[in-house]
Amino acid sequence: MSSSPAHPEKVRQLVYRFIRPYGWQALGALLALIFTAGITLSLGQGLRILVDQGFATGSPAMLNQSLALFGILVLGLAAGTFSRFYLVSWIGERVVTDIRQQVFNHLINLHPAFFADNRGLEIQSRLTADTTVLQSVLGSTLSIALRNLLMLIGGIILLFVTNAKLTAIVMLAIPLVLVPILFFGRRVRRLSRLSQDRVADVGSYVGEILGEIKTVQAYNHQPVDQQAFGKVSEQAFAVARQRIAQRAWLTAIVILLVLGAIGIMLWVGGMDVIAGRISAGELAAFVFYSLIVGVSAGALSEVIGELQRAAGASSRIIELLQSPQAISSPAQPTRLPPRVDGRIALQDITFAYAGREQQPAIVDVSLQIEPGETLALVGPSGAGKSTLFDLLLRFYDPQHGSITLEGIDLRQLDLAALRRSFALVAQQPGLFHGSIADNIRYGKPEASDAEVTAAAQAAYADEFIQRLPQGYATPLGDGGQGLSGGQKQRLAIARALLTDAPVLLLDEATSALDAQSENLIQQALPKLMQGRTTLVIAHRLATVRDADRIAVIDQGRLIGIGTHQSLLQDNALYARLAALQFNDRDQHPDTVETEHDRHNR
Ligand SMILES: Nc1ncnc2c1ncn2[C@@H]1O[C@H](COP(=O)(O)OP(=O)(O)OP(=O)(O)O)[C@@H](O)[C@H]1O
Repeated sequence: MSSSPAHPEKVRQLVYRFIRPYGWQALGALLALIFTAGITLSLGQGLRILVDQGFATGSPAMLNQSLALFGILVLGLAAGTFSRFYLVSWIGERVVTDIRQQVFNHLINLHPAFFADNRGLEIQSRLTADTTVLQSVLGSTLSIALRNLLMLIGGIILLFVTNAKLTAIVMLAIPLVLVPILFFGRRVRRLSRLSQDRVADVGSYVGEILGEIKTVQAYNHQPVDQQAFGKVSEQAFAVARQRIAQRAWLTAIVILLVLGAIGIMLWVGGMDVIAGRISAGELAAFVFYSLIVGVSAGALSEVIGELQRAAGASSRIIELLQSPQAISSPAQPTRLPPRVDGRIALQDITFAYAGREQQPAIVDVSLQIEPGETLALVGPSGAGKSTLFDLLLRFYDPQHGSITLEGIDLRQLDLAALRRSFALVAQQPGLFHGSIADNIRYGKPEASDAEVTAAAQAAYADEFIQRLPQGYATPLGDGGQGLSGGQKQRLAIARALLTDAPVLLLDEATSALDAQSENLIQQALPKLMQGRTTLVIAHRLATVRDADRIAVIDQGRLIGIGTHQSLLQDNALYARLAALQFNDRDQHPDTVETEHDRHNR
């Protein structure tokens, strides 16, 4: 993704789009802001009256009256400040929560290729770190900025009212102040964006290392990682340092200019009081206002840097929100028949991954799969078998040709309806943090406990689950940590059984499961395949032999289709694969005593 700062117009659109639903709260916050600014500014008039009439006339009654008025104003100020703070912070938190949710909703539906181009962990940082920046800005900085802006404008107006001549001096200083704000502000924004990028680098680095901590430690890779991490975080620091240096300059210059102007003005005003041209109360009020103007200008210059930082963060969020959906449901989807039998046809499919256009992963594949049929896909590693599954689930669209389900092109179907027709058992079981029962229920959250247990029993998983200390409630770590490879596979099968989809996509695990688990899985499969159309990427002879037909894939091409016997005879690649790849022990599955057998004995 590019590092160009966001167009301010886009940032404004983003803020507007998300604040609009909370118009009443925003109006309330604005009124509270105006109210409190009004009171603060009127304190200056109170001060003038107090000095000129209370002190100057020496009347205690007048002093009492003035103080009573002051008390009321202060009470109003407290109440107004409460509402302002509460409402503005509320809007900030609310809007950021909405933005997070929308970004997440958008991301979770994006086509998988998007995540191949953009690092998942980097995106994660945008969702957390960037929205946190926005949160602090919208929740407090924006309120500070608005309050100070109002005070600045109100203060200047009252300065004019109090004494126009002195105010002219303040006005002269304003363009002087604006120049550095504009100059440094732009730099701060660019650096903020860079800084957030670097912070994201740090986040993704840690995420990746922690995800593979065993590999890191097994290869004693820690010193290398420590050094590399040091480099990444030092880069983040270097950019942050540049950013704060710019902000420090900005703040210092503005304070110097503003307070300098106030100093000059005080001198001129002092001369006027000495000469009797204005009253002491007037000068007191004037000083009060000029301090307000000075302090607000200083505060503004400081928070403008912060606002620029938010603009940097927003630009990264906007990019995410605007990343186009390459795969989505059509506007008018064709409905699938009420009963999907799993009739699938691939017609002249050619597909290449982005950036590998010269080497298509699937070339000219045509294939008919009949309802209820079990079709095994075999072929060497990298032949394109998993890619075929991805095309069926419409994670990608082929560049050429069409795939139909029940005679309807996949691109015409509602995505959710299409994917409901498939149950996927991937090579990596794809489990999540949560209980075992949650993981089995994944595709059918409303399933009853009895259904979960039945699915687990059919997948030969019930027995090991029952033996765990907390049974079905046993919590699993990230990615299903806490189970063996074979146990994870059986959970994945139970999950697929429970969703009860008409088409089963099964990618057999190639990892060396021990003979027992493999056998249990082998026993669970027929139940899974029963009455469904099944496509199985087969690595075991038993699966291959049980299949109705076998499709041999090599370098993305379909080079043979038939039964085990026929292919053994007339497909050289298949004969070679059969000799090499399919494990011998698969030929005698019945000789291995399974966990289940032992239990039943
Ligand atoms: N996300 C991707 N981006 C680019 N190329 C990819 C991607 N995924 C797979 N490929 C390439 O596409 C080809 C087919 O891969 P695929 O995963 O479908 O093979 P496979 O037959 O399932 O292999 P295996 O049996 O080893 O899992 C390979 O050459 C692979 O390098």
